[in-house]
Amino acid sequence: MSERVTRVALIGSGFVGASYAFALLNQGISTELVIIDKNKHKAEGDAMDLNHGIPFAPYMKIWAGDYEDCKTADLVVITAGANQAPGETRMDLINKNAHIFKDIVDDVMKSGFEGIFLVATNPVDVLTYVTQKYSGLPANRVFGSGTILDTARLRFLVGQEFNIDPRSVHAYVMGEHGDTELPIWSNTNIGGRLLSDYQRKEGFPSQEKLDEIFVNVRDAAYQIIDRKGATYYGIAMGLARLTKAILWNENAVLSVSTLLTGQYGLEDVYLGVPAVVNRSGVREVVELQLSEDEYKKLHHSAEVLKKALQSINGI
Ligand SMILES: NC(=O)C1=CN([C@@H]2O[C@H](COP(=O)(O)OP(=O)(O)OC[C@H]3O[C@@H](n4cnc5c(N)ncnc54)[C@H](O)[C@@H]3O)[C@@H](O)[C@H]2O)C=CC1
Ligand SMILES: CC(=O)C(=O)O
Repeated sequence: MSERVTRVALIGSGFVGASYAFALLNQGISTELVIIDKNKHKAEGDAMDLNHGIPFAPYMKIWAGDYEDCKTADLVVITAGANQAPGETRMDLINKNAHIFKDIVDDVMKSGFEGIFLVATNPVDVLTYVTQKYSGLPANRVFGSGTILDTARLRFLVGQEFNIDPRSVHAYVMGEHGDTELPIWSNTNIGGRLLSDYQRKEGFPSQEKLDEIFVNVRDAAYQIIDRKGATYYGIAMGLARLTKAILWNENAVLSVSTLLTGQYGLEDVYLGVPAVVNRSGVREVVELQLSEDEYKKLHHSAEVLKKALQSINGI
């Protein structure tokens, strides 16, 4: 890691935010972390608790702060807002969460912030779009966690099916982080061997098995929320991975929610696609060769997101 000071400002220290802070500390990704929450006591409690772990981790300066602390932040990560109740969709959160974003983004920008926004609050694709509009920052510097978590879930479940380490499974979920997302089976490879090659030569896995895997990816949040009320460790680690790609200027290809400007035949919509992430934010979108069916499903997902955006006034 470089010796320079890097500052992450976290806005929203709930289940997701606090888990992200814990992941950042354990992995030694940033030298500074300021925690901001409308519940200042919660932010202070988290900062104290995390600081007591510093003797066992790479050093990081951690404190509960205010929006002025965003002025010199390299990265602002937003995890503030309501989460889903059992049975609620991510889109159901649109009205609860869209209105708090105007104030949050305005307050960050008033500080003189010149860094990158990374959004995780749901519905993440819609709120990332809103963040870019409210901030007026170039689109490469405003992106969302998108389908990074769905992609991780897919890699994990495919890895289990093949009894292969998920890190050797190369696969993406694209589109909305939500009910219209889609798996890109056409490009999936396990250790370099295409999934379609396994199916052709070994008759494995069946399409039914792949469909079952995808349903478990798409519905994972519902399954976890039913069991414990919220999801947070997976996304926290995804956000930490993205933070590292940004602060360490990695040029890593990760699936994020970014503004499409013609790629995949889509414009003026934020949705999950593989993209090169580095110190400048999203360097470029990676355009995969999709099957006809995948292309159609991606366009359907984009339509749903555009309609959702139209339902928010004042953007
Ligand atoms: N993108 C993804 O893959 C995932 C996104 N999420 C989303 O993350 C968001 C947060 O979820 P949780 O942490 O479980 O919720 P939570 O309720 O535990 O935490 C939310 C935090 O935001 C704070 N907050 C609310 N309004 C605020 C404001 N105006 N300014 C500053 N802080 C404010 C609250 O005080 C609270 O500490 C939800 O929208 C959830 O759906 C959750 C999991 C995965
Ligand atoms: C809550 C959520 O968005 C997820 O776990 O995917």
